[in-house]
Amino acid sequence: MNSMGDVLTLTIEKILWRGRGLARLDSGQVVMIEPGVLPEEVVSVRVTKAAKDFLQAEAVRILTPSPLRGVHPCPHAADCGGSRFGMVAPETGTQLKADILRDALPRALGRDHGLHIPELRVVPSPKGWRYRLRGQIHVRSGRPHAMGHASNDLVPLTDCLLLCEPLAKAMPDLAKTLPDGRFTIAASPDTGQTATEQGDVLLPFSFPEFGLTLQLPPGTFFQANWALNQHLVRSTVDALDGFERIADLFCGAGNFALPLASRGKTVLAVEGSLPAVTTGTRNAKRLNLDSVTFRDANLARPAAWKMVGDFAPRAAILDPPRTGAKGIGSTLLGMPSLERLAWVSCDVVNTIRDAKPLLAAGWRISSLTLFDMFPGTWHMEVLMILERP
Ligand SMILES: C[S@@+](CC[C@H](N)C(=O)[O-])C[C@H]1O[C@@H](n2cnc3c(N)ncnc32)[C@H](O)[C@@H]1O
Repeated sequence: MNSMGDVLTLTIEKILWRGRGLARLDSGQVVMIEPGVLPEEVVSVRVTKAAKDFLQAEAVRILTPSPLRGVHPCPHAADCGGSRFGMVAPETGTQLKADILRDALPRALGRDHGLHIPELRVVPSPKGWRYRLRGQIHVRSGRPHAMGHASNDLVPLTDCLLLCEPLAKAMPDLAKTLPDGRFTIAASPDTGQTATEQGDVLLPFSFPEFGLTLQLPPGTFFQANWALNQHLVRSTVDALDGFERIADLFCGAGNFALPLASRGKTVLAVEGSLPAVTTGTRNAKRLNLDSVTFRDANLARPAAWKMVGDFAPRAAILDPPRTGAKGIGSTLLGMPSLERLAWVSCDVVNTIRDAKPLLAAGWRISSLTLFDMFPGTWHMEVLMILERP
C-alpha cells in the first residue's frame, strides 16, 4: 500500500484527457501524474493523494526523458503553469493532443458504445508561440504576475511567450495603470493596439473571409487565438451550409452568429453575459446585419429553451464553457426542428456526457475536427458535427 509522500519510479504509458500522465504500479494500480510528463518517460514521482482505486502524484525528476522533450523556451516555465507542454515542439504538441483525443473520446462514449467515430481532422495553430490576443495578469504594486502552478504564490512576469508580441511588450506598461487584482489585457489582431478591461476602449477584430470587422471591448470573451479562430469559424459556418434558421447558443459576442448573418442566415444568438450580448447587438447594428437577434438568457433555465424552441432552428451551434451544459442533450432531443448540431467543445469529455441522450437516440457524429487553439498547453478545441438520424 502506498501513501502520500511516497516516492516511486514509474514509466508513463500515455497522456490522459486534461493532460495528466498515466502510469501503473506492478500491481496494476493506476497512478495519475500531474501534467508535464510525456509518454514513455521514466519518472520519479511523489504521491500526493492515495485514493482507494488510484494514486495521484507529481513528477519530482524526469529520469529518462522522451526524445520529444526539448528545452522549454520560457524563462518562467519552472514556476508558472501557463504552458506545461511547452517543452515539446508545437507540431509535436498538436500530434500529442490528437493522440489524447483519440484515446479519450471512445472512453468517454463508454466501452460498448457501438458508434462510428469519424476520422479525426487536425488543424494546427498558425503560430506555436505568441498566439494569444487576450490574457489574464495578476497585478501587484503595478507589476504583472502569473499564478504559480505548484502553489498559490504569484510569479513575477518579465514576458509571456503565449501572448502575441504587442501584448507581451505592452504588459508591463498596462500593469502600471492597474490596481492590485486580476485583469484581462488584450490586443487587436488588426492594429496591434493594446488595452486592459478597465476603460472603454474598443479593439478591432477582423474576419477577412467574411468582410467583417468587429469592435470588441477587451473584457468581453473572444477566442484568444484569433488566427486559428478564422479556421474554426469557417469550418463551423461551412458545416451549417444549407440551413437558414440557426441558433447560436452560448454565443458570446457573436463569433459565429455575426459571420453567419453576413452570409444571410437568420440567427438567434443566446448568451448569458449581458456585456457580450450588448457587444454582439452593437456590432450587428454597426454592420447592418439585421438577420441576427441577440438575447441575454441563462441556458440553464427552461425559459431560455422555450425561446429557442419557439425560434424553431433547423441547426444549432453549441459552444458552452469548459464545464459543459448538463441536461442539454435531453433538451435538444425535445426540439423536433433540429437536424444538425455544430458542437464546439473545449472539454470533449464533458461534451460527450452532455451529448449522450442524443447519441443514444441515434444521432450520429458525422465529423470531428481538432483545432490546436492553445499550443504549449494540453488544451484543445474540438468541433463535432452531429446529425439527426
Ligand atoms: C466558450 S465561450 C464561447 C463564446 C462564443 N461562442 C465564442 O466563440 O466567442 C462560452 C460562453 O457561454 C456563456 N455562458 C456560460 N454559461 C451560460 C449559461 N448558463 N447560459 C448562457 N450562456 C452561458 C459564457 O458567458 C461564454 O460567453
